[in-house]
Amino acid sequence: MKILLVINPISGDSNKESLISSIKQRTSSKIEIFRTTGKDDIKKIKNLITENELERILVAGGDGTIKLVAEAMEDESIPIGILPLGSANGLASDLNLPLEQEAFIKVALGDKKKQIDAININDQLCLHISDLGLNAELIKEYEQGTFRGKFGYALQTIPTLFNTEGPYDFTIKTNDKTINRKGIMLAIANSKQFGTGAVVNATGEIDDGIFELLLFKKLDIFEVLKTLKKDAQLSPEFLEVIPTKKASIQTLKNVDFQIDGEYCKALKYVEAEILPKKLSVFIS
Ligand SMILES: Nc1ncnc2c1ncn2[C@@H]1O[C@H](COP(=O)(O)OP(=O)(O)OP(=O)(O)O)[C@@H](O)[C@H]1O
Repeated sequence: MKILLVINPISGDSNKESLISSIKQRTSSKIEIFRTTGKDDIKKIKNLITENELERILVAGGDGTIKLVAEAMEDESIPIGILPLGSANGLASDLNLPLEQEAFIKVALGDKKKQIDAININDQLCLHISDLGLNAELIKEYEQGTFRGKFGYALQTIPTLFNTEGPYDFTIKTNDKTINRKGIMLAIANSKQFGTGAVVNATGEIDDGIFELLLFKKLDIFEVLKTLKKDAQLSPEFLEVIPTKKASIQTLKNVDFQIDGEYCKALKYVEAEILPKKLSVFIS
């Protein structure tokens, strides 16, 4: 049995080559290394999964890289060891994984695993959190900007807040009802927090078979600051939480949209459905 190590060379700000020797020192298993190129990565990872008998896949990158691997796996369930080396590492924060290199390598090569849900959103896989509106606008600007990492992300915040196209009109259908709401952003959350660490869904669990729709009604700096705390109790005037297994969302005009920190093109209609226990990941 081999280990597949998938490295995203551009994620975050870090050089990941020193990882390889650290991992080799900690395991006697043979390691197959794949460096992503940004082109046909899913197909190439899929081939490596088919050609090799794998005990686990280690992923060095951010949420987007974990997603490439999850998509390449289809119905197989090879456990994933997360080496959180993206700019935000939302999934790793949600799983309380350590962010220090030796510590996260130890967890990724360990035995303790957890099965986590994912969400199918317009036939794309969401592992962590997706949204329509303000945060997606921010990610779009960041991806077009020249600065990477958290610094680049922070730099984009101020112009985006001033130029936002919101508020937006959302028609939200869940199993039992249809509601109309106005808001600056609507998140579809499998996790408790955004990649930046903002806790917006404190009672949400990543393995409970449901996801939460989070409707942010207005920009309120006091409430935003509260999200820095793990047990943040947010005001219902700021945030409405709708737990569900399935939903559709219709908007009046095109709204920017992102999944797991990756900008997708603006749209007016989204369908989301929980995929219970979709992935197996190593935890501490
Ligand atoms: N060699 C590469 N060159 C350009 N893009 C790449 C390369 N490898 C992977 N990618 C792209 O990187 C994205 C995934 O990045 P990921 O979310 O893991 O990191 P990140 O945290 O967003 O890091 P950063 O913000 O620095 O990009 C995917 O869109 C993938 O197609």
